[in-house]
Amino acid sequence: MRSVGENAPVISRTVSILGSTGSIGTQALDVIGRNRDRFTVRALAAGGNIDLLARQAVEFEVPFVAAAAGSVQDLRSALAWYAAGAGRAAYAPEVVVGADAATTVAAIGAHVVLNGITGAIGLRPTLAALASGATLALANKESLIIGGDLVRAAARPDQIVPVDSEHSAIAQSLRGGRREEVRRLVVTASGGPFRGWSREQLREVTPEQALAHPNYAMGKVITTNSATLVNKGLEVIEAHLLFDVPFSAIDVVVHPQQWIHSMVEFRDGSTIAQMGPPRMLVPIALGLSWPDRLDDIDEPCDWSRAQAWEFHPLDDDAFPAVRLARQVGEAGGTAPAVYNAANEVCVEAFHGGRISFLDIVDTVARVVEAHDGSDHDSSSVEGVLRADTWARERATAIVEKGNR
Ligand SMILES: NC(=O)C1=CN([C@@H]2O[C@H](COP(=O)(O)OP(=O)(O)OC[C@H]3O[C@@H](n4cnc5c(N)ncnc54)[C@H](OP(=O)(O)O)[C@@H]3O)[C@@H](O)[C@H]2O)C=CC1
Ligand SMILES: CC(=O)[C@@H](O)[C@H](O)COP(=O)(O)O
Ligand SMILES: [Mn+2]
Repeated sequence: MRSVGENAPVISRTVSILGSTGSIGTQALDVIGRNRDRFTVRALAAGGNIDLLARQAVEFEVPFVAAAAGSVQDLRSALAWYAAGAGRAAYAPEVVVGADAATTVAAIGAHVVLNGITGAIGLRPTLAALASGATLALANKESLIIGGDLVRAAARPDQIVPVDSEHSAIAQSLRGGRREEVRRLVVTASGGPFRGWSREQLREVTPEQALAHPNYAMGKVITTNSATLVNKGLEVIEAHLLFDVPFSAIDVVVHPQQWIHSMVEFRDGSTIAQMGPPRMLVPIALGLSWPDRLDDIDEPCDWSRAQAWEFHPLDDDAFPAVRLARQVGEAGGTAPAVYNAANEVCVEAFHGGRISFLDIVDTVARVVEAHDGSDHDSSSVEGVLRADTWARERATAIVEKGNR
């Protein structure tokens, strides 16, 4: 047994990062950059930010580089430019460009694949990573939520390590007891920038206001989802799928400071909470190194400073997204995929000035209501993606009609 403070011997892992240019991806590279003896980057995949992708690839001398948009020529010349600048002119990685590029590199094999892509497009990369046998460090919650049983069936036990902060907290807290001793999961929520607002006040919300998350700097979609509480709805479904706990035993509590990342209540009345600063470094690092912890990833709590942490019940009337998510989660099948796809369309429409803030969840609810689960098949990727497409078309039609 190792003594207190003594870390595991260094065993280097290969890591592929999907969505390397985003909030999760850049923080993952920060963690890896500080732990170069523990990790080697095998592949990077991004969307259209070729410039940053090339810089990252040169910095970490990555052998496989993938982009969803742009051209092979653009990516190669960006790589050559940064390689020359870094005095590594001989660096010539394999390059993949196209809509399926992330799926291709997810399949090439690595100890860990971190999926930090946003949205339902993460589904095929998630399945490819699982099929490759890699540990899947999962930030892209959407792929699990829409894939549901399909993704669960593709994963061997413990192959998915949650990176989402709440689920990482639950996974860490679960180390404090046996599965059969668990009574409830308690997922914390910031409440978003509009915590305490009435529906009336929410009518005039602007995209700029919705992007002002109280604690985290994240991508546009998840930040908007935090403001509508759709993110918390998705996270309730995610918790159900990851930890196999019924929806009736998953609570949400608003904790604006977000130092408690989530909790597990046990049968004897004891609750274990995981806490730390509201930042993603620890969940990301754990995703890469699970079950081991790395040294000095973030600051610990400072108990010498006076501080107050608050807890409030969720206001389901002003923010009906969690209630709706529970409904689609209970329905199962393709209902969660429909909820997510309609939301992705509405978030885009809100930022494009085509619908109001309240229209986002109202439209998602209308699409969910119109969905007939028997028309769609959740047992294949194609079936899930057909439901996703159906929901996008339906949501788009509602948006175009002015939400009448
Ligand atoms: N950010 C956070 O703190 C947290 C995020 N999450 C989850 O993690 C995921 C990522 O979120 P976040 O990092 O904030 O999002 P960002 O918008 O910051 O980043 C998204 C990333 O996905 C890339 N991307 C987009 N399309 C493709 C594609 N077709 N193929 C490959 N890559 C693509 C983008 O590339 P490019 O920029 O080059 O176009 C970018 O690197 C989401 O599912 C989110 O819910 C969960 C908890 C916390
Ligand atoms: C950091 C993280 O995991 C995000 O999902 C974050 O928790 C958003 O918080 P809220 O959705 O509670 O605002
Ligand atoms: Mn989260």
